[in-house]
Amino acid sequence: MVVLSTDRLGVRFGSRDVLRDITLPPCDGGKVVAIVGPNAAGKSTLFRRIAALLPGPGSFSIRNVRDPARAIAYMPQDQSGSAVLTVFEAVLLARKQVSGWRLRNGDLMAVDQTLQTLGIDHLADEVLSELSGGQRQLVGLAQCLVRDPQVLLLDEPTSALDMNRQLEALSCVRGLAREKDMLVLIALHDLNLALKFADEVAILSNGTLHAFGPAANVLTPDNLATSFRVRARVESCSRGEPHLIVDEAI
Ligand SMILES: Nc1ncnc2c1ncn2[C@@H]1O[C@H](COP(=O)(O)OP(=O)(O)OP(=O)(O)O)[C@@H](O)[C@H]1O
Repeated sequence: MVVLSTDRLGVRFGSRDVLRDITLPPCDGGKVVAIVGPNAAGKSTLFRRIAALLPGPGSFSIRNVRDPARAIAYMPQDQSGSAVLTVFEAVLLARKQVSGWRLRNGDLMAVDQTLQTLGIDHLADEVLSELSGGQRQLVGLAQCLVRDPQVLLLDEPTSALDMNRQLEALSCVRGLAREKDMLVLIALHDLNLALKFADEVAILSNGTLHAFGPAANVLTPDNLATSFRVRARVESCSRGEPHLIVDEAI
């Protein structure tokens, strides 16, 4: 099973340490880890560091990798793009970028299946530039999933989705994580989605790791006050599920 470890990971822009000493406990395949934190806490920077798009101090390792070229898939926050490609072509291109340029039947089937899994197969022949923001976001997710990665880095993948599609997309990602032993790191601003879908939660604050652990242990009133500057509480709803209620900004 894939295992991601980080050791005092950091990123420096100019003279500024934007990310410092991020040492996460080893994260195993099959799990969903939510990375949460206020604006500018360093969530996207952490993802770009793990995706090897940024240099910096510290190190990370991924154990039990099948194929280094396709071990990690990273979905950035910004899904804007002006490529004149259909949805099918864009997802196929994403797959071919990591699996060699010779087209195989399995590639076409994988694209079809990914679009179906995310409920966007009806968009296959649409041109990317004519999609809505939410549709574009689902295509971005499809471009990651079709690569069959062992570690999936999703930077706010549901921010443009309606409530139904948020739940559908996150259920799908969690199901694939379990089925394929894939590790998913997912930046989320909606902490109720983190409570619902994440096995563990990491709170980043000012570029450092403020807390890590099961959601119930980490999303405490104290941590939420210190990191997010809100007065909030987790209550059990009428279905017995934990629900975060934010009372006020402080
Ligand atoms: N290329 C860059 N050059 C200089 N500073 C940068 C660069 N990219 C990001 N930063 C800074 O790094 C800090 C962390 O940014 P980052 O995008 O990682 O935050 P975030 O937690 O993802 O925020 P948000 O929730 O708003 O998306 C910010 O202060 C930002 O200004």
